[in-house]
Amino acid sequence: MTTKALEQSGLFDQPGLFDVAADGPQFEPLGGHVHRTELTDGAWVDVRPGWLTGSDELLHTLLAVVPRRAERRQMYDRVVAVPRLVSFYEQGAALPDPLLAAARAALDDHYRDELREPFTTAGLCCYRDGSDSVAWHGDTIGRGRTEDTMVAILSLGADRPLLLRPRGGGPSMRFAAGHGDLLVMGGSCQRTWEHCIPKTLRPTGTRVSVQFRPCGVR
Ligand SMILES: O=C(O)CCC(=O)C(=O)O
Ligand SMILES: [Fe+2]
Repeated sequence: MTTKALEQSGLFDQPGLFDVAADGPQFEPLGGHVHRTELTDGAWVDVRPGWLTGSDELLHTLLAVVPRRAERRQMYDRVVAVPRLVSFYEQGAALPDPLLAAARAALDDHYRDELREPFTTAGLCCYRDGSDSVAWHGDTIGRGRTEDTMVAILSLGADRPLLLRPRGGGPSMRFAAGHGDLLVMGGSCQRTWEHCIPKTLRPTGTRVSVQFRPCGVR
């Protein structure tokens, strides 16, 4: 979609976003700036607010260049329609913006010793407004079903909370996923906890989530 078409579609309509840095987009350091929350059963969540600054342009690029399709996804024993738009970049596929390669390199650098393998794939999800969402799930289509792993998420655009709850029930925890923020789910999180992006009735602009995962995790 061209920028003009985006403006006309309303997807470009992001009041409140003004993170256009004079010296261009920049990843702020991770070391010493990532806050870890230990969950139960060896699961954890890392949060680095404001990881990418000057990220308006990346949001617009992704909205413009990423081919998008409506998602159908295996949820437990059923394949269901998920109200959001997605695209997926397999290992080795060219990413739609060099900043995503830079993000992945920074994540590899920071998590190398703990993860012991690189982040290889990138998933993009576009939540057009508050009625787009993803229901409670773990990323258990691949190795996350049986192994500890990591899923790193760079959020762009509208603030939407990511909720986490223990698999099998329990109170949920709310994590902010705002423009330029990094959130990483790690350890056993995909198989012992579930996460979701709930719908909201609040007027909400478009959010794009970029998820980096190791090979075979989905
Ligand atoms: O939108 C997000 O940040 C979460 C996406 C997600 O959980 C998934 O695609 O598996
Ligand atoms: Fe997920």
